[in-house]
Amino acid sequence: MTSTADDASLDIPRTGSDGPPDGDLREEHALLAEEIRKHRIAYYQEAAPTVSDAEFDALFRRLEELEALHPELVSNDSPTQEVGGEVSSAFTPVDHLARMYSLEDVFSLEELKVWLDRATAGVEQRSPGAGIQWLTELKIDGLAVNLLYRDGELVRAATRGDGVTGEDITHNVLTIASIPKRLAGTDHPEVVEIRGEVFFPTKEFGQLNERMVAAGKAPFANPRNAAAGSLRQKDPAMTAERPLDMYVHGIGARTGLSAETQSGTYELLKAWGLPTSPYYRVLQDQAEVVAFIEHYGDHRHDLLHEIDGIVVKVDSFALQRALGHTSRVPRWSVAYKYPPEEVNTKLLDILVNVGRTGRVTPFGLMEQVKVAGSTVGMATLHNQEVVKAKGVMIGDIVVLRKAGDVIPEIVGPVIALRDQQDPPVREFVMPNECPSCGTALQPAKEGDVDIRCPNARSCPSQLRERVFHLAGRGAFDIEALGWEAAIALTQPAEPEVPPITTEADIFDLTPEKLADVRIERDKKVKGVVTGRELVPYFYSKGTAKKPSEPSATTRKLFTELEKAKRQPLWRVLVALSIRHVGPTASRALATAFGSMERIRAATEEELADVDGVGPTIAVALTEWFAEDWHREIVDRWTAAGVRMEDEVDESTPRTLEGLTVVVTGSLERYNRDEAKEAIITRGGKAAGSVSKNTSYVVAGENAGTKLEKAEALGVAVLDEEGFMALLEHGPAALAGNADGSSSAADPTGESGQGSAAGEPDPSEDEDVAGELGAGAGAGTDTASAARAEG
Ligand SMILES: NC(=O)c1ccc[n+]([C@@H]2O[C@H](COP(=O)([O-])OP(=O)(O)OC[C@H]3O[C@@H](n4cnc5c(N)ncnc54)[C@H](O)[C@@H]3O)[C@@H](O)[C@H]2O)c1
Ligand SMILES: [Zn+2]
Repeated sequence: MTSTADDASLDIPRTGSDGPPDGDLREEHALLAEEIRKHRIAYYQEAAPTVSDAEFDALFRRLEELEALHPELVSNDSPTQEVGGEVSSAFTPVDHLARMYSLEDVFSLEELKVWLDRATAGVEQRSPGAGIQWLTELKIDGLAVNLLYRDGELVRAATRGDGVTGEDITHNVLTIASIPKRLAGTDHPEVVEIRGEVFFPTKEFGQLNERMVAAGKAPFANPRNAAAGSLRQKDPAMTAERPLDMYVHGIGARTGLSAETQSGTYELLKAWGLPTSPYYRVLQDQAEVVAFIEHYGDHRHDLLHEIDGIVVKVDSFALQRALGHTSRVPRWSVAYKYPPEEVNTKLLDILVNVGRTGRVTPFGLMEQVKVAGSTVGMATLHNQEVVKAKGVMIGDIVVLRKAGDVIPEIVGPVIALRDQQDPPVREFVMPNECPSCGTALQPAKEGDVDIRCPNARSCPSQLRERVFHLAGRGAFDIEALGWEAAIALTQPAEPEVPPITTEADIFDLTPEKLADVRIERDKKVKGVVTGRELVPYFYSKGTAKKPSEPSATTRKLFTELEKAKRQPLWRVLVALSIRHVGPTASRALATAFGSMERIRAATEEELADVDGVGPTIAVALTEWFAEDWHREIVDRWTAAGVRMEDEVDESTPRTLEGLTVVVTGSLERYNRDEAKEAIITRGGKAAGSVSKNTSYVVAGENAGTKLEKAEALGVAVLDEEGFMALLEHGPAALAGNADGSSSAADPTGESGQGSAAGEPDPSEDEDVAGELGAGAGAGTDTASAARAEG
């Protein structure tokens, strides 16, 4: 960071000054200072900033730069000379005994190194040979408070304010459970000011905003604002309802305190019952400091609270005193800021997408911005309830968050800017009709949050998503069939009737059928977009000399389609886009039944009984096969040569033909999958739950309720020896002593493995990805069903 004017004592040569500032620079400086003051008021007083921290920081740096080049511009009331934080008239002003400071920021490891070297040189100059120990801490994204204890009694709490005068928030702070009203132990200083950061735990933040919106109030943009808003309530009862917490990170005025280091002080404060952070370290050199920064850069979101950086402090109080302060920041401490994860951008529109199973998902279309290393222009809003809960309107400036590799999220609107938007903001209304096919939308069943386009068969949007899905890595794995090709196959600009109107068509495609497919693309002349044009998609453009022919990708597409026909059964099942039926359930089905024909012929009960399938998926399967056009897909794929059964090893004797076997508890020689495999390859059925139709229950160590049920129903129970005999010779080998094995079972033990049986994977429901969708709801049903089964 560029140095402030006050830094002159650190002997930094100023470079680049180009003479006295001209009028333009003076004006830029004045406008910038004014703007920064305005943002500080919105941020500190109203807990409702209108620009992102990153934008604010950029303005602040620009001001510092101007002042570094033209020190004449620096006045006492410049924002660079003040701790930003006005005192609101809503609170009683109180003076801190010792001043509170802000922190100097650095935004890269290079800048940090410059700072560390400078501080080291500063120490060397004043205390030669002293050496520095670095105290590193998380920079908690909350708000600073100053706690005044007299003889161990909390007598006052205040916000930082402008560093000299803060706001009296004693009553509110008294509602925070982790802050002691009386310090533990004895021998407390007569007076001590303890500084810390009050924060809003990340986990509770989403729920708070939902409550705010439901109560017709503006949601907070982030946990930091939520902490500030909650703590600066006029009614302490309101504060008491918020789950605020605090960590201490400093000390102000004190009488008779023995510690000589900041870290030693933390230990003392901890012994007094004050909340100290578990994360601080005392480090010996710069490399360790950098490693600490990198570590928490990777674990930024595994913490109780948000952080926006790392604070590095000189641990020794003597050296801290030697380095001193500027009017705004200590010279013995610096804040390294991580790259911003939140930016503000305009929400241009809210559109809806119709997914693979017809689910209608609203998503925000935004002015593109760079955040956390990528350019973002769209973010899902999941469903209309989420749009409502977030309180966003079309045309709002919104806070967009992208944490690392996580998908971008619209956090909420910047309410303060709402009135200024042109055109005026408007509410999002969920369409009644499918934007792709015009069919009336409806919930799959009453009370569902999600609404769907029921026109599964010919809704172009759903077909496109299914075609894209069937080509995916987890299904047929047709690399040449990506997103654009899926559009070209199902919704080309020409011809009017697309090459594919149902996925049943896919294996009947021929290169000839793709010759006329054209899509619309930007027309570019010398790299400049001059309009739109129609271009062939699957064929080369062609000239009189060199006629149009299938492109290399198109030829690859047909090679891959041929290969796809030989994929194992489970992949074919995934490719069918049956709700809840993803790779896990598909593998279980393929193993249990071996062929599409047998899966199709199975009853709902038989399907549900398969370990790894369960009732929800069974219903989805039978409902799927009940549709004519679905069966037609299977039939036409079969006719086209898609392999619909897995090869069976004929060498294994089919000793278990007609038997249903349930394995429970853990066996020594087989894991769960191997046991199942052994049953199925011998012609038996491996079921997940015990019923009167069960032929045998194999009970291993810690068998639980399934064993009890078997005993209650009088089903024959085998131990591992018995199981092996059964596999080898069939039921004849066991005649007479089928139940002689309960010794292997521990009736008091809980079954360690039954619970996952039949739980649908919510990710199989196209676009659900872990939210309140129908898939997740169904998952809960099945989970409890599975528990009941033991
Ligand atoms: N968006 C806006 O409009 C707007 C306006 C003003 C300020 N801001 C943001 O506020 C910040 C600047 O404000 P600032 O002056 O509070 O400076 P700062 O947040 O950069 O650093 C100083 C503060 O860090 C806090 N802190 C957290 N953990 C700490 C620790 N372990 N040790 C010491 N201190 C710790 C203290 O409260 C201290 O006062 C910037 O992030 C800026 O982007 C934003
Ligand atoms: Zn539709």
